[in-house]
Amino acid sequence: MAAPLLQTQDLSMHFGGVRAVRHVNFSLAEGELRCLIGPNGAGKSTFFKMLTGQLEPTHGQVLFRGKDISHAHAHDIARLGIGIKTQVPSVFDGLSVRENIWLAANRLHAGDKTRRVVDEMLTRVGLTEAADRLVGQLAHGQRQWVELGLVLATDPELILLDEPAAGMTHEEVNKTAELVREINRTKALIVVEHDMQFIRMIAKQVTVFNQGSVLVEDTVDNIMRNPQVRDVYLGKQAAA
Ligand SMILES: Nc1ncnc2c1ncn2[C@@H]1O[C@H](COP(=O)(O)OP(=O)(O)OP(=O)(O)O)[C@@H](O)[C@H]1O
Repeated sequence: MAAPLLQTQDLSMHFGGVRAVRHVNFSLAEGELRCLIGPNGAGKSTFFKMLTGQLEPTHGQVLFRGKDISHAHAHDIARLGIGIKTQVPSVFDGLSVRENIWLAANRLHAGDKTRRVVDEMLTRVGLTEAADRLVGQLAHGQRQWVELGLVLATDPELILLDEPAAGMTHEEVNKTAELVREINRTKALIVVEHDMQFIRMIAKQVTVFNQGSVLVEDTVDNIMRNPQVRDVYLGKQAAA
């Protein structure tokens, strides 16, 4: 069997007495799309931050293509091929869509190649017609797609998306699901999301976090039916 693209072994993060992530063994295959779900405070964001070098694990390892990156710096991890779109905006409102994507692409490419990559990203995220608009004037969904364009422009092998559908209209959610599926033709992704309709549109395998640990991993249909998952998460969502 091929070696996994990403693996964590006994990965843990403690903040003082808070055990945010506990002994997580996780594995993602090349080209896989995995969704992570779980209640607030389950440790999903902390897990992401250890994969990108924003947090150094208290214990355990993160292996990317077999290389231990647990203690690597965030910029080195980005260079190795892990990109992230967080919930914190990283776009410049006073610049156009094209200029924002150009800044990201220019970190990796130069001259004509940068221009070609920018045009390709604009097409990929469906913003060619909005290319010259200021990002500050765009609708919420379009801003999120610019953020996706920024991540894609750095050409990562693995893309982490933290709640990409949050705050979107139904139509924007549909378009984002389509975009994520398209991105998954060439890239592996891990997607943290609370919107179960969105999960249904994109997911094959789902990992459920609860209290810092992996509760269960299964297909989306089995996860929706799983009484334990309903108990700790889905039931509470329905009641909210
Ligand atoms: N920097 C920090 N210092 C102390 N505690 C933290 C810190 N970051 C996270 N925590 C705690 O770790 C636990 C896991 O939080 P985390 O944000 O990873 O959960 P989450 O699953 O991403 O939640 P949400 O769905 O609300 O984003 C929580 O109890 C949180 O309060």
